[in-house]
Amino acid sequence: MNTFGETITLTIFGESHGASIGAVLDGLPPGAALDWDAVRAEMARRAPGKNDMSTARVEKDAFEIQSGFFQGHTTGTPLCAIIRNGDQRSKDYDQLRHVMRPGHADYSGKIRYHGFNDYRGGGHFSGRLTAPLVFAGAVASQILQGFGITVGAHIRRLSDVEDRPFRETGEPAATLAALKQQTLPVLNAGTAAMMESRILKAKEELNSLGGIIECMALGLPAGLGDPFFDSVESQLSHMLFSIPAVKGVEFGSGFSLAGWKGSEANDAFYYDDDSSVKTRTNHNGGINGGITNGMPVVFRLVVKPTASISLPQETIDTDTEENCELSITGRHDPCIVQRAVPVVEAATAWTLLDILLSAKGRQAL
Ligand SMILES: Cc1cc2nc3c(=O)[nH]c(=O)nc-3n(C[C@H](O)[C@H](O)[C@H](O)COP(=O)(O)O)c2cc1C
Ligand SMILES: C=C(O[C@@H]1CC(C(=O)O)=C[C@@H](OP(=O)(O)O)[C@H]1O)C(=O)O
Repeated sequence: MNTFGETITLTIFGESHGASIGAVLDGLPPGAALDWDAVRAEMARRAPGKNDMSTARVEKDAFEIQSGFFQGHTTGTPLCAIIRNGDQRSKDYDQLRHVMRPGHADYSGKIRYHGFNDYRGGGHFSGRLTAPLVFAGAVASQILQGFGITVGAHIRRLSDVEDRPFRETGEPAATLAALKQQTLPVLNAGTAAMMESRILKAKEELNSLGGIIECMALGLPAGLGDPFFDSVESQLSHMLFSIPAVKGVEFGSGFSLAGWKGSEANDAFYYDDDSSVKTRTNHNGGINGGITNGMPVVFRLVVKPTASISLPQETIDTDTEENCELSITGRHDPCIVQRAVPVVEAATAWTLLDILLSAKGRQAL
């Protein structure tokens, strides 16, 4: 459904071509002094229409606080923000009421909501619904910073162009901050231009591209997570698979562990100079038994190529119940990956704050 979380809950509402979209954040600690300019900066990283690699729909993604913030601090009651939609072009979707886009949620959504779903702009399934998610994540990350926890992500792969993995970086905290300044956040600066040219070429060919985002959370204490069912991997995956276009998640060395031996996959423990417990490698992504072990939490996720492409595709017309061909006109992201980076960070920050605050509420006597 549309509410996520345990100690803090996030409710997301709206449709891409409706009046507004927004979020209700409940259970936040009272007294948090939020920096709204920092939240605006995060929203701007995700906003559509900023360059040739993005959809041509232009939205400011300006948020209006409705409740839950008073005299410079959170009140602890629901913090509600709305984001008005401004650049809808619903005529692009006239045909898509009955001609189903392959790869999008037109058909499955029509069945699930018995034909009453708002199909304009993908309605509630639109990537636009990730704007309120970024709002929530930006709030959460400010609270996490107070606990010394930071989250950052980069494009690990875009189509066939690969960036360096996080495990090769020396100064992770500085690296995470620097990534947030980049349109195509990468660790190896040389790869950004190649990625850009791949996206622009795919766009010219009326096609789209996908890729892999790698995300890291630093500063998490050991001991967070609630097995059996609320392991840290489970909670993060639940949230990450809610992001439209995400089709796979792996933690640590993930699927490549299949080909390794135990001696290669185990992360050897040691006491560091300051007596803190560390592991020599981090193939388990900072999580053992569903519980954080104090190492960085690291995972990757795959973002599929954008469904709405202009090349002719085979599909169905649900009005005539006949097979037909569809060439989509309209404004679409030729690649979602770079726009999804701040979304992944936000989704991670929100989930980790919930996990952290839940643990605090369960401390032993
Ligand atoms: C930031 C963002 C932007 C997106 N932009 C588009 C787009 O322009 N066109 C499109 O067809 N899908 C876009 N999507 C993906 C669709 O919303 C998604 O593929 C669709 O809802 C079906 O869900 P699924 O891919 O998870 O199965 C975007 C997703 C995100 C996160
Ligand atoms: C508006 C955004 O992206 C939209 C995501 C999207 C989709 O199907 O997910 C389809 C397009 O919608 P429209 O046809 O209304 O332009 C994108 O522009 C956004 O991300 O804010």
